Amino acid sequence: MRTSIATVSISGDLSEKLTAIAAAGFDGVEIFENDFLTFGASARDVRQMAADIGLDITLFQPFRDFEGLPEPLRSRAFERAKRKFALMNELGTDLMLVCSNVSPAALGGIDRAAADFRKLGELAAQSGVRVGFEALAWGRHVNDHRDAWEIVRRADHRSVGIILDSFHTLSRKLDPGSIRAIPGDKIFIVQLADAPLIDMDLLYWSRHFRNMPGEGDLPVVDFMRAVAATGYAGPLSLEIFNDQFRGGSPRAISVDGRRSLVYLMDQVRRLEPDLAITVPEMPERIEVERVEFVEFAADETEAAHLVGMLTAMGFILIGKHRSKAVSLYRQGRINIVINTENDGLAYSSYVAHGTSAYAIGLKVGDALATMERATALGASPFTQPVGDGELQIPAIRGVGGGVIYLLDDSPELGRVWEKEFNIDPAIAIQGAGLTSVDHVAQTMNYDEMLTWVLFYRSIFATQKSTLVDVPDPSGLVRSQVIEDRSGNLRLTLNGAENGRTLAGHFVNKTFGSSIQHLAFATGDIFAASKAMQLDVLKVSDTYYDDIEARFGLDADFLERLKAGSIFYDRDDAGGEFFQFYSQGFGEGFFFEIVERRGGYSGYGAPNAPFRIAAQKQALVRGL
Ligand SMILES: O=C(O)c1ccc(O)c(O)c1
Ligand SMILES: [Mg+2]
Repeated sequence: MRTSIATVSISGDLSEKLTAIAAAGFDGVEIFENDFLTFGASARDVRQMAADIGLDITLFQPFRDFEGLPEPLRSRAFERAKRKFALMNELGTDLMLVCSNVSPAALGGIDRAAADFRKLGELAAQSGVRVGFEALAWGRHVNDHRDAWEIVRRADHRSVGIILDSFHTLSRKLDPGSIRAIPGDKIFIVQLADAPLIDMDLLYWSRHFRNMPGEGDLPVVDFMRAVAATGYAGPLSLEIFNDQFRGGSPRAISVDGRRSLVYLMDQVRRLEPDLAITVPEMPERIEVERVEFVEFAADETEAAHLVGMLTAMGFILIGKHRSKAVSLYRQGRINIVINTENDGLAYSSYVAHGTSAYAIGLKVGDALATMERATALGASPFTQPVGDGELQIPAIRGVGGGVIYLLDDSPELGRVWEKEFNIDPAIAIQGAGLTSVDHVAQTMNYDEMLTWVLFYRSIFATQKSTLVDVPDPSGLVRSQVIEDRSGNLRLTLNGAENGRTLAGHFVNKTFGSSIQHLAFATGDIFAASKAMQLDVLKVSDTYYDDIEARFGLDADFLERLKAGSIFYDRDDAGGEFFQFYSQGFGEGFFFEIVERRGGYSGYGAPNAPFRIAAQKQALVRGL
């Protein structure tokens, strides 16, 4: 698999872009003409810059408004092309992208366009270069790859081929299966992009909302299966016009890009086992059995506060680490680890972010296989020195520099608690009926959300749901659920766009992204509420009036909800959801207790604005 990315996909000047692209492991780069022109260096210098860091220039683009023009525009277009071919010779690339004409002057007609391309092929051949024709989804006469292919076929010139771009095909819901009819050697390059499903003008959607394959909603896998079936063996090139990416970190976006291509081709290889697809072998996406633990880094004082909250929720200290200042609290299948070491990642995480849930432990079928998949997808392994009798638990870096530990039932990892902790077998946990971690909510800057969507989706067998807008009094927060089919792993990613929202405040004050809340499941919310001594978030009477009106609740039931400050939601199938919250801790961390009944699979989104408003009021009052 040879990979490439268009310079337009990331931010920086041309030199910064090339450096980031090479560092992320791409083999090549598409030079967007504008990036070249505005950089100001000569074509020869750019050629040298790319060569010095091992990048091929796979494509020069775009050449606009060419086919089907009347004279004198037609002759002008050929003159323009000749100039660009000379430039390409200097740049050291042999392929130019010609995108379909959008000019009102264009005349249309397949044979007219084919004749233009045959002549362009002649000129290209004289300069030792090739041209590829791409149908823009909004092209005036040519806006479908099948028409572009017919033109290329009729042009019948070895220097003229087609360029396929997943966005143009999939945004118009064209059947990607039609690509299978194109001979692979006539496909000169393949451009890949995904996008969120938004109903809007095609050009605007394309220029601002594209994202990496796997980050959006388009069937890019089907598209790529069809391309692979043609025998196409050229580079897979990302071309992502995205406002956030243009302003983001070129390195981080490039790394996401590489990951997206590896993940894409891993999926294609599994679906098309007979095709020769060179992507690293790796285990399938990993099924998670449960969130086995969550680990907090804290100092002694804040740990005491945290322990107070845990105790109020019915957690019990069941063991101390054999050699470290680390305690284990448990209830049901929930393990909470509190780390007050003055050393290691927990400590540096505490110093950088304050008290935070910096690590989670996931129970999987095979921790080493998970490591293999994660690292094949470019995740960073995490290790730190371990003491005598301690286990080196396989781990990768996650959101905000936090850690995801991986546990399984292997002889060592399966006994991690007993091995590392002095656990008092006599302790009986009565608890308040909490059974497991329902979900983990991670808060981040909005710009980071796609990175983590791709990270989780590519490594673990999870799906993303549609993005939900959650209104905070100070701005919108975008919430994205990542979950597996069985509900064993549920993550909510919350993206803050400004520092005044509750989520934004948390990100700013804790210096980066991390877990902002943990939700624990119970089978009986009313019993849990009674059994706990937790200081809960108070809910306003207007909320209860509203849900009474919405759902027609009986007075008795409503009183019980009120008594526990419990939020309520119901889905169309009659599934029910109950949730209540702790008061905030530190800069806005909190716990949530939930009960799901009758297959309710949401997260109480209609309640979120009420919850946020109450939390903000509590924050202002200094509670
Ligand atoms: O938006 C455009 O104009 C444009 C240009 C070149 C491309 O390859 C493309 O897919 C879109
Ligand atoms: Mg394109």
